[in-house]
Amino acid sequence: MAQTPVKVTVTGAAGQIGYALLFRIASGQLLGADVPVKLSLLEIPQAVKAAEGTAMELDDCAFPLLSGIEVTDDANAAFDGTSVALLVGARPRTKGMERGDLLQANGGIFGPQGKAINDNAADDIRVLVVGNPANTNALIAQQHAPDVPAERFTAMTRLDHNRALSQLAAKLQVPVGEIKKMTIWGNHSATQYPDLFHAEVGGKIAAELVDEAWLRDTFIPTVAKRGAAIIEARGASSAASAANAAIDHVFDWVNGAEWTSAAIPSDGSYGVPEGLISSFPVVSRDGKWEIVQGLEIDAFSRERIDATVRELEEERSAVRELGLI
Ligand SMILES: NC(=O)c1ccc[n+]([C@@H]2O[C@H](COP(=O)([O-])OP(=O)(O)OC[C@H]3O[C@@H](n4cnc5c(N)ncnc54)[C@H](O)[C@@H]3O)[C@@H](O)[C@H]2O)c1
Ligand SMILES: O=C(O)C[C@H](O)C(=O)O
Repeated sequence: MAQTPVKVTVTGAAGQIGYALLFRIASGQLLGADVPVKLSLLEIPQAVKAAEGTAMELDDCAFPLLSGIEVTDDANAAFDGTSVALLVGARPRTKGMERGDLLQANGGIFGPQGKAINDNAADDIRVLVVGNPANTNALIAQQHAPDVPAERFTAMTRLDHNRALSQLAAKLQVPVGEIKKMTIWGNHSATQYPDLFHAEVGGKIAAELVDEAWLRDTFIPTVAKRGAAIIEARGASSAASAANAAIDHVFDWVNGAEWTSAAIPSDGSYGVPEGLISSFPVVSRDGKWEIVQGLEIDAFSRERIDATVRELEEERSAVRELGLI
């Protein structure tokens, strides 16, 4: 018997990430090449027409796995029965802004969407927040969804992870696939900490294969500030690479994965206060993210993990003050 289609909701469907994401979902890259999907596109009223245009194009691809598309500006309808929610819809930053500057502008979107997920989504709902500031927006959505298990709310640091892989591969002149155990810690922001002390290349610790000055003064800032560099170069924030990372995150979450990075609710591991949605080294087992345990954290890494976690705590305090949680 044919499998029942899985409903996937994408917010901000008429935006640039949406345009890079939807066709890949419909082609089977999000959940697997044998899993039929039903797409729900949520937009603000002014952008519904544009989203309908994207839906027409999706139709025109005649994807065998795409069993239906709905376009709506009603969050309750968009999340009704959904199993995967990709919360992309939010304003991107422009030149000169930090992602934290978007807290007030975008924070207001995620409470109501969290509530709509709580009230309407399927029991197996998984949420990935892409819209910035992603970690804290995920926290806001989660806090409005008390009936959904907290660990189903995650935020995207897979783009940072992929950027770190690519920068290191170029430095060492090795294929990306030879690098294992890369980790992004903390916030999807300029304070994030891409960690080479646990990453391995050909069985050797990556930090020992590069000089410390490159690691400290080139690698870490290049990865952490790559979003701003893309905005500077394109005049718009990253879209195709962000969509690609969202696909990687959800595919791995559903289908299992070895060591990667994802922002998930902290259980207190590595001194990250419980409940903050922070990036960790994770594996995916039986449809759940698990934090890799037992890593030695030296003083260099400790200082950087503490700094990015401090920023997450400050963002949480700021959204509390704004009454968003
Ligand atoms: N986490 C990451 O790694 C990462 C990477 C790239 C971009 N981003 C973020 O993703 C977000 C989207 O980026 P983009 O380039 O697609 O922006 P965009 O401006 O092209 O598209 C955003 C879309 O969201 C829609 N939208 C706004 N409010 C909405 C709401 N309440 N409900 C539904 N839709 C809504 C807008 O109408 C628009 O179509 C931005 O916040 C950006 O900073 C995150
Ligand atoms: O940097 C941004 O504002 C967009 C996105 O978060 C990115 O990392 O490319």
